[in-house]
Amino acid sequence: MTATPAQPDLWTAPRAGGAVDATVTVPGSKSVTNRALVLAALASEPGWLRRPLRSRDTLLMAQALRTLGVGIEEGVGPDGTGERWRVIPARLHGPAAVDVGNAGTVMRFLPPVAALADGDVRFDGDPRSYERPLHGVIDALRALGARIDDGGRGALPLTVHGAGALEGGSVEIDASSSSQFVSALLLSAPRFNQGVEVRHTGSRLPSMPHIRMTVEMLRAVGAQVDEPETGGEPDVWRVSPSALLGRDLTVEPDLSNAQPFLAAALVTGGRVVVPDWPQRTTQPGDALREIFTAMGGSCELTEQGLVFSGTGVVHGIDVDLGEVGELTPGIAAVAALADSPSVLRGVAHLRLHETDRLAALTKEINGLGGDVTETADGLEIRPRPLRGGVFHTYDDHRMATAGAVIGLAVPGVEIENVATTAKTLPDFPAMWTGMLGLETAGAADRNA
Ligand SMILES: O=C(O)C1=C[C@@H](OP(=O)(O)O)[C@@H](O)[C@H](O)C1
Ligand SMILES: C=C(OP(=O)(O)O)C(=O)O
Repeated sequence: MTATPAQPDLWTAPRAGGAVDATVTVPGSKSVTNRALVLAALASEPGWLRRPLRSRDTLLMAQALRTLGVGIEEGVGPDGTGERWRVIPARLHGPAAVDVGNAGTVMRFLPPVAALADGDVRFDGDPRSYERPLHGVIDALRALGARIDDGGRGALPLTVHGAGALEGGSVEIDASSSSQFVSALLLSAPRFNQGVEVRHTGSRLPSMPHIRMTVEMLRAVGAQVDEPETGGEPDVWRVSPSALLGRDLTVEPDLSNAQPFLAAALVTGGRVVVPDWPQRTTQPGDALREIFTAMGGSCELTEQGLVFSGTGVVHGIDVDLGEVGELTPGIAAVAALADSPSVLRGVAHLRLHETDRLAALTKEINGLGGDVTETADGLEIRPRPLRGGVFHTYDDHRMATAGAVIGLAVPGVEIENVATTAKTLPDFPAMWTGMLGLETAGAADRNA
């Protein structure tokens, strides 16, 4: 969290006129798109991505890979099959300048790729990116043979002096501040001379589903991965050196971005259908089926997609969100509207996300009259009647969507910088008003 902006750009969150009833088509997963781009760039033949997410984080990833020499052709598939990108791997080279924005996936997944490039690759990003942990990636790459100049900060900005190849081998890291350290090393490892053995030494490891996603996507392009969940040693991942296949991958909808829409069904006692919800997935957002059911909803995975219904009641929840930390802002928003208190645990590492999410949620919900306290590793939320006011977002897309959920039930909630949702969901305001059956302009009028 940083200082509150002086001249906020405000969007009046529309109130729900009644129970929502909508089908919401959610764009592709950020986490899948950015992994797929990296793996396709490292492959030995061209590949396709269908229905990739087009958002700030994924466009930054695509642009960075292009800067390193990779061809990425954006196009549209035949017969309404949606967008598809062709990725054409090439020799990776510097000199190059990579803008990571505030994308964890870009700032962590690309330094290992840069170590494989020939030449210097400079990484820089938004001011917040300087504060986000990167030491795990930097230290590990150095131990594996890379030369990195980070001015001794252990963080951005930095330059990777790519040597065209990386030795690889065994390395220990403490990934308790971000699972992306592990994912970053594994994704590029098939191209390291010796592959990699990553041993996590920290006391806890957040966001395990995202590491599973990395492992499954590596295997899908032909990599050999040994890992704890399929009989390997606890906290150890091994990737063998190998060529990677170019694949034709259809990106699943982003289930974490489905969250505000499911939350809308829950808090209004309505019904939202999300088409193409996968039957099986590594995305953490799949946990919403269980979490939002425990909070009072009900859901069914049908041929149409996920049908999620609110029942008119919203309950508090006591839950460890360590595996699914990115869902915390949206769950906190629902919890603030519930009929009983909630305890959200296991998410201390959210203090180093897009903003300090624990501080930001506490300040903004309390600013509307709520009663939230921060704990060592999460939040305690005691629902109280809320009032309207400005909901600051601190350049955090999930703060903006959390504020919109509260605004469904509380008149006069004004979201500052709703455009920050472009990080992963550029069309959010129009999707939101569309779900409510409102025109975009009408949404503002309705609450004027
Ligand atoms: O690998 C990924 O795609 C992600 C991993 C998680 O990061 P952390 O482990 O840093 O929380 C998650 O919060 C982030 O939104 C996406
Ligand atoms: C933590 C998140 O993003 P990032 O990939 O930047 O870490 C998020 O999307 O909630």
